[in-house]
Amino acid sequence: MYTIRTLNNIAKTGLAKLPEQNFVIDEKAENPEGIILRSFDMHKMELNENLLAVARAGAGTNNIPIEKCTQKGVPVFNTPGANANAVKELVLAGLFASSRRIIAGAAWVQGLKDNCENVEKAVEAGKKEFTGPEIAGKTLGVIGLGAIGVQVANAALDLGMEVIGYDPFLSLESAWHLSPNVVHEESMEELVAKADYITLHIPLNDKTRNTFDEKLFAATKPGARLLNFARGGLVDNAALKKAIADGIIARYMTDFPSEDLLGDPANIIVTPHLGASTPESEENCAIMAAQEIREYLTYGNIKNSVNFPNCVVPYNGKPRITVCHQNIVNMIGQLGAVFTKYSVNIDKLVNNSKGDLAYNIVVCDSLPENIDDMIKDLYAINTVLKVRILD
Ligand SMILES: NC(=O)c1ccc[n+]([C@@H]2O[C@H](COP(=O)([O-])OP(=O)(O)OC[C@H]3O[C@@H](n4cnc5c(N)ncnc54)[C@H](O)[C@@H]3O)[C@@H](O)[C@H]2O)c1
Ligand SMILES: O=C(O)CC[C@@H](O)C(=O)O
Repeated sequence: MYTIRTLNNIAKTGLAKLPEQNFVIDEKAENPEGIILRSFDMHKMELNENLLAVARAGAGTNNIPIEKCTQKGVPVFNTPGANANAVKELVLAGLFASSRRIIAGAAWVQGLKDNCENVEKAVEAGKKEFTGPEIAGKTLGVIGLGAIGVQVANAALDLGMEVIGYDPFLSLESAWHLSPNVVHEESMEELVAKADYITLHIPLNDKTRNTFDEKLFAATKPGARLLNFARGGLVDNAALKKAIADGIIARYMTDFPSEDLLGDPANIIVTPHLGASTPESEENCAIMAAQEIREYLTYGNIKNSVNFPNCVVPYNGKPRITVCHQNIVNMIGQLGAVFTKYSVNIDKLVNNSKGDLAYNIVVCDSLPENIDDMIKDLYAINTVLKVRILD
């Protein structure tokens, strides 16, 4: 039996993928084997002793202490692409809302209630304050062409925009889906110098924090509109405010409110982290996250982990031993010696690596009676981080 702790609201259709005979869902569990979460900040949490896996029902994993998890041999999963359509649709809404002053105009109209004699007349007189340009024919710069960026880029072409993109790590998957009409830029500076609208779709990490700083704003085409539905930390808010004051940024729209962004609705539009808040996306993410954690806890299979290599061996009824270790030479030799010592015949062995980490699924004909001693011997190899027996 595995206990799964949920740290946020996770769609029930997803949790239903964890069958009751093997899983207990408990949002208050103190020592769970698995954690499923959305945006909950795990950085301040101790990783509990029994923890085996963390699944993020969503894309961004900056709220999870990945390095700490890796050191403890705990894979962190996410759900690539599962909420991409939801975010794309909100970004398209953002393109229009940052251009045509829909939000400010609608709020102004509400303010006319009991406040003027003739609403129709007041509207016709006042609407000139809320004009805004069309997006057709304008240039959209997409920074980060992953699951979301690709969808945004392709949709913007369909809306009659010119689209330029920047992603030095473009994946094969993205290349397959990206329209050939998206023009590739060599640098962020070149992109921001040409774009009327800029949209950010990159992860937040140590390399991308404050991507939009004073220097990048200085290179930006005056009057540009900046959309940030990725993460607040990608933009230096002090530099942003200066760029707005200098006329470089005509409007900033973000899904990541912070105190310093409030109080200037004419220039800064803030939504309450709504990118993935659709029933469809919440279900997609929850289903994918639950399936990933179920596969790992039950069979040791890994798909869509941000810190572990993919490693999937279809279940064939035989017991398996999984070993996670540092990715250094002669590990297979050392592990093999332990298997030989306990006369364990290997039916199938898959060893995959990712960066500094390697992971093995060893399917065995049978397990030895003194399996506890074997586990001790495996842990005696000082580069082994985690051993699991799945019988
Ligand atoms: N507002 C929301 O609710 C919401 C929802 C989903 C995702 N997000 C955010 O959006 C981000 C992107 O999501 P995704 O699903 O497209 O992820 P993804 O992993 O599919 O795509 C990210 C892309 O960014 C690229 N990239 C990384 N560093 C870069 C850099 N320095 N310059 C240019 N490109 C770079 C990668 O190569 C990759 O193609 C997530 O990390 C998350 O923070 C927000
Ligand atoms: O879970 C959410 O509501 C937001 C998810 C989003 O920020 C993500 O990175 O996928």
